[in-house]
Amino acid sequence: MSEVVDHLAELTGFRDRDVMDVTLVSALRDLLEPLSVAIYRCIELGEEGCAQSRWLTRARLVAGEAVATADPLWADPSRLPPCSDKPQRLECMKSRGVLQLQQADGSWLTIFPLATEREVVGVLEIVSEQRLKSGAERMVCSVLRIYHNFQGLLDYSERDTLTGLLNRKTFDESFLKALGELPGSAACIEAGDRRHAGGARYFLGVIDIDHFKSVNDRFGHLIGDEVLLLLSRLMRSSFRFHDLLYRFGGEEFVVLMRCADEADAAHAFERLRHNTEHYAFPQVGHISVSVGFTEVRPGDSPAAAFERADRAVYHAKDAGRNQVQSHAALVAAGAMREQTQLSAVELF
Ligand SMILES: Nc1nc2c(ncn2[C@@H]2O[C@H](COP(=O)(O)OP(=O)(O)OP(=O)(O)O)[C@@H](O)[C@H]2O)c(=O)[nH]1
Repeated sequence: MSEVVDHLAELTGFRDRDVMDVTLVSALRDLLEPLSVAIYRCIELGEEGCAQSRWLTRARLVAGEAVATADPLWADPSRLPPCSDKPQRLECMKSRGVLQLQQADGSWLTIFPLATEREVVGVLEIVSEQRLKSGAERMVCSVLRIYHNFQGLLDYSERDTLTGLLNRKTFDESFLKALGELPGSAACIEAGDRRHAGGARYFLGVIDIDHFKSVNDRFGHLIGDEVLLLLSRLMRSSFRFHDLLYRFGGEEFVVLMRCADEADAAHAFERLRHNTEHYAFPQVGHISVSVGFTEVRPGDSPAAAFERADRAVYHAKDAGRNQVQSHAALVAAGAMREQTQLSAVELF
């Protein structure tokens, strides 16, 4: 019993979800000594209307191995195994119940659904030599309830209540984490550039709904809120699952994305612009967004990068709205000057 409590104390001691998932599989490995224990998350690729789903391994521990493995968050999603390969996991998610079956090699597979406040997002899978006893199954369910409640608390403090996107509070931390992955950063040099062989590049985009005031004025704030909610869904389906999506408040949204180059980033923002323009919003009809984006540079601050992207949004508004503008392209074309002065916010 005290062993379980110790593991729970450890599990709820982290705010980082990656660490929490690794801690959860480590705890269950220690408590049950199974052949393997793993957390798989079902992710929708969702790009360009393609509704294919894949399994992302969040954490997996095999008997005899000291360290858990996981897919990197920016893994190429097309290389992940399709969800249809594991119908039992899908069945467990659908039924929201525990599934237990014996495999061809005689081992036992027990699958538990993993849910957030909003939806079932994946499964916890335990492979054991013997069938998991009902007491052990109940213990795992209880641990998962605590894990679920704790994730709910994290969501509450990190997410915007209307759209479920990340809120502004968490932006600086993620931005600085991304900064640490840029080639040449202190963290990168310390890690001997091993994790960053591909040369990570990050782009920050600011998305602003055009003439949103008139949506509120004509249809009221409730319909206005619905537009914000639907736009957040369009964002989820337009960007990759590992891109970080924020609502900064009001009708201003931010995306922090990892991708290969400026052209890829421009393509992703253009996809959102296009999807928004062609979406029929109930009652309101068609709206558009203006987008500005910039590359995150070594030594950047969140405020400086945001300001560059925001200036590109203003340019998009001035140039007629419903368009994507790159800060770098605007500077190169002489349409905008590189801001070298620190803003007042950064100075104080
Ligand atoms: N419904 C709703 N409206 C909001 C919310 N937050 C801010 N707004 C409204 O968003 C509108 C923003 O309008 P402006 O910044 O003037 O810009 P705009 O009308 O979108 O025009 P442009 O950006 O120049 O295209 C204001 O009417 C705000 O009241 C919210 O949470 N819900």
